[in-house]
Amino acid sequence: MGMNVIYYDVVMIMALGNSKQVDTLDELLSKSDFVTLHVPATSETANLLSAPQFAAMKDGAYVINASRGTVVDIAALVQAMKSGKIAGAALDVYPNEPAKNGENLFNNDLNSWAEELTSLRNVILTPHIGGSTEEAQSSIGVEVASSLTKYINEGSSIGAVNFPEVSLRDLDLDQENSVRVLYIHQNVPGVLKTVNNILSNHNIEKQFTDSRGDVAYLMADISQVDLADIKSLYEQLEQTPYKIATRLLY
Ligand SMILES: NC(=O)c1ccc[n+]([C@@H]2O[C@H](COP(=O)([O-])OP(=O)(O)OC[C@H]3O[C@@H](n4cnc5c(N)ncnc54)[C@H](O)[C@@H]3O)[C@@H](O)[C@H]2O)c1
Ligand SMILES: O=C(O)CC[C@@H](O)C(=O)O
Repeated sequence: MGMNVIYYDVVMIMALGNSKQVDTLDELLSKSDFVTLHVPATSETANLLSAPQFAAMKDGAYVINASRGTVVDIAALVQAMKSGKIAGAALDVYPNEPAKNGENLFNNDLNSWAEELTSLRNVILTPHIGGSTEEAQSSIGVEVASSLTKYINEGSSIGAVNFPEVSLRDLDLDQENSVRVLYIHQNVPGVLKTVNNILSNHNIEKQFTDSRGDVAYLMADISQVDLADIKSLYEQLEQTPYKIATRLLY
């Protein structure tokens, strides 16, 4: 399209083509004619673009958001478009989206600024269809299937949005007498002491634990485990008062 592409991310991302990463969001905003958003909905990205960011953008710049509805403060965007600071916007996602098809569901009861937004002449609004391309659906299918396979075969929960994200480097099932312990438990004090006491007759090669709200997830690779010990290990973990689910991979 003949554009120069710059991008900002909280982590260093390898550049594609001749695009360039910039150090700050402000730098990106001050240099861009079109600003597009590709971040998840988190507490850090809520209203990532709001009145101060629109003020920091070039006069007559455009905003495109097909990521998540909470990332743009749409009331502030409406004001920035009315003043002419922002020349136009294309939005695919909204803080509250209609739960079904039908007329007049996108109204002020759903989002207080809905009628003001839809009355503007310089917006393109689409109903959360950004992912409805063959390529995106294919990638989503591969990503979901790989995530589930990794969880089932290795215990890795990386990418989960409602569960602690835990992973350990590859499981070496060729190594004899090794077991991977996967233990989902209540997020309360004293669990690691109890679990490590159960594991302590073996060699703990590596271990990782994380929590999300009330739930925590521990992964540990232990070696020097006789096959005959596995049932007892499983039963001891299952009998702990904090247990939600236990799996042993071997
Ligand atoms: N409209 C749709 O139909 C549709 C379809 C697919 C995906 N999405 C959404 O689009 C968004 C992006 O998707 P993706 O596949 O590119 O995600 P991704 O996980 O590949 O990339 C997200 C990037 O955002 C970065 N990031 C996180 N917090 C940040 C912050 N505070 N500031 C700057 N960068 C930050 C991450 O480091 C990561 O590189 C997601 O929210 C996704 O759910 C929408
Ligand atoms: O459309 C889909 O199937 C995937 C969902 C995607 O649009 C998203 O918003 O994350």
